[in-house]
Amino acid sequence: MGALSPLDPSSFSRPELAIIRHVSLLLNVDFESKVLNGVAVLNFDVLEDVGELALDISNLSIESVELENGTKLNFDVGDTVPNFGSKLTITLPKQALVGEKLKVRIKYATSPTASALQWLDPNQTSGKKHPYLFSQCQPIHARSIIPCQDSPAVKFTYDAEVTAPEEFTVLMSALRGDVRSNKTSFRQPIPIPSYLLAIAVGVLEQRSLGPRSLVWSEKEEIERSAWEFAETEKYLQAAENLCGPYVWTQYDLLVLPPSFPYGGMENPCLTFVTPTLLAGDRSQADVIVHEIMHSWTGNLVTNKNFEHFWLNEGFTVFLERKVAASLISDPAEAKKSRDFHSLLGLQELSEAVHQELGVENQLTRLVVDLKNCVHPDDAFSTVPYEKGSLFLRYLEDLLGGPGVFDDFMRSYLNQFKQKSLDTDQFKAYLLNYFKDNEQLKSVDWNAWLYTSGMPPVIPQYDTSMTKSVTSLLEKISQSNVNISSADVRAFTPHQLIHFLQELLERQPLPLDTLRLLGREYGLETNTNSEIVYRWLRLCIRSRDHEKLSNAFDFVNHQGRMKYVRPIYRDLYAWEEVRDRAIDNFLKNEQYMMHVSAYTLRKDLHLDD
Ligand SMILES: CC/C=C\C/C=C\C[C@@H](O)/C=C/C=C/C=C\[C@@H](O)CCCC(=O)O
Ligand SMILES: [Zn+2]
Repeated sequence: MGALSPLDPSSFSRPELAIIRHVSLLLNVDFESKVLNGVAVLNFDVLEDVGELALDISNLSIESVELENGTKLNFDVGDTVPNFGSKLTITLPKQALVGEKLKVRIKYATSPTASALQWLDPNQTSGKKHPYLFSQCQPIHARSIIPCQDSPAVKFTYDAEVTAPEEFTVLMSALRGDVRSNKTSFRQPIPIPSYLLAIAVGVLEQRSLGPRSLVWSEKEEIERSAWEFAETEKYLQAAENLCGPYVWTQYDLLVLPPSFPYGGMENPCLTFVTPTLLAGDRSQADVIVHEIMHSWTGNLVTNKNFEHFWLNEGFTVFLERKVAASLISDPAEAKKSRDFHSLLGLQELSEAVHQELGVENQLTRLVVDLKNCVHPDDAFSTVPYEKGSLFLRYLEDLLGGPGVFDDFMRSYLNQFKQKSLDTDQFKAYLLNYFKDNEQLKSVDWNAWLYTSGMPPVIPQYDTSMTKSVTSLLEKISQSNVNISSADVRAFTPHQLIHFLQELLERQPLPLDTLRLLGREYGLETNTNSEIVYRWLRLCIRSRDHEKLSNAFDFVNHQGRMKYVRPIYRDLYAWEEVRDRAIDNFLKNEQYMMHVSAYTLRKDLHLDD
């Protein structure tokens, strides 16, 4: 894959020689040709004497490269490495010396198939009248919208001016400034990694959620969105109580069209979320708390490369559960709730390790190996989230409990804010912080960080909130039982989710039992996407032909990969319907974002 960065196996760039500190961006949004025309001025600090600069690009047409004074620079676009893009090598007129500052101006255009962008036709939007554009740069797709050092080891501030047709609103992962004659200006004064660059352009409305928050969406979703996320300020304050001040000034939410591939993406100042969160009961607020916590872990304290992704996600899940529990006033109930959500996470981890990846798979390690062209999108799973947060919970229990560990967390956040780090740096910091704590000697670091499979220790979680679910599971495993709606009347949506997730770990239910459950427990008519997706998987596993059209409708009407991928994998495993699943995918692939089509092709073995 050409000369790679010693800091990052997924980047061609060499930030240890000269590093980008600030980017000034001019973009023109051309919906007709599905292209962004751009000028990027990259401000480098030279760290070692260098004669050339190496950047990441993917599918960009580079028109010209010049210095600030107008001196034209020679450049070379290296061979394309599939899914990683190419190295853009820029030759400097003379050696730049350590300590110098360089400004390089690059004029370029994106491709209509840029992997970070989805250009939606009007019929793919709620309003059906106007096109829509949105981005998803994590993990390494920023290189398809801007030439950059596309590695989280590099952090830069940015300003931008974006031109778009008049009726459109432009949003970015930054503070929004003036809107004047079709141009919107932005500034992000806190250094961010390239994967947090984000843009969305659509005909949008806004509602206030609080003193520092707006929610944005198309007009059709705006009232439901404002209701669902009305408690955002409360979550922000609870997060600040644990982690310290929120430094990004504004915390807005953008509810995207249904093809958005993730539950949420923590773009600074503007979290992107899927409309599948609009459950109508605020039961998916944990996703918003999760994205808020990224304002500290991930966005301020960042993994150095994606081999250490657990430092972003494990910490974020760990903090998310603490903050969500802190919103419950009774401490005993708060602890029960935190442990209940940890048990739900453990269930998902077990499914990923035992059913999806396999216990020997190196991608089930906390620190994974992405060398030799392992694409981070192929490495993505719930493991860094759940094994990571479980490791932190283990350390918290071992080292003295929340009182002690919360102080450590704040100290860690303060030490590494605005920096990028790897697992060794985290370990060294923890070892030094707790150097007088004898318990630390018992941590088997190799087992936790570099061994595949389930975690070596599972914490003693409080099971109060899973007891009723366990009893119901026992009941329905017996023959001739009376299944009735009363069984689940007192269940919260998350207890129902826990119940369904447990069923997914077991042998498929006989079809008549399953159908009875569907009717009596209201699963047939439930609209909470976390419940619908598990219910449909159970139907597929019990080979219910009558539910196939519901399953296809569900995957065709929203693109959240957390739901779509397992359903397609289950359909693929059902030999009789495999071809129908593949046909359905091929018909709908054109409406999917790049990462969804890319990963589903692999799940359906279409590129083998
Ligand atoms: C060990 C894993 C190594 C590398 C993976 C790095 C990046 C993965 C890439 O595919 C991007 C992920 C972006 C995730 C964004 C949001 C998630 O938190 C959403 C989680 C699932 C959901 O709720 O829909
Ligand atoms: Zn996350």
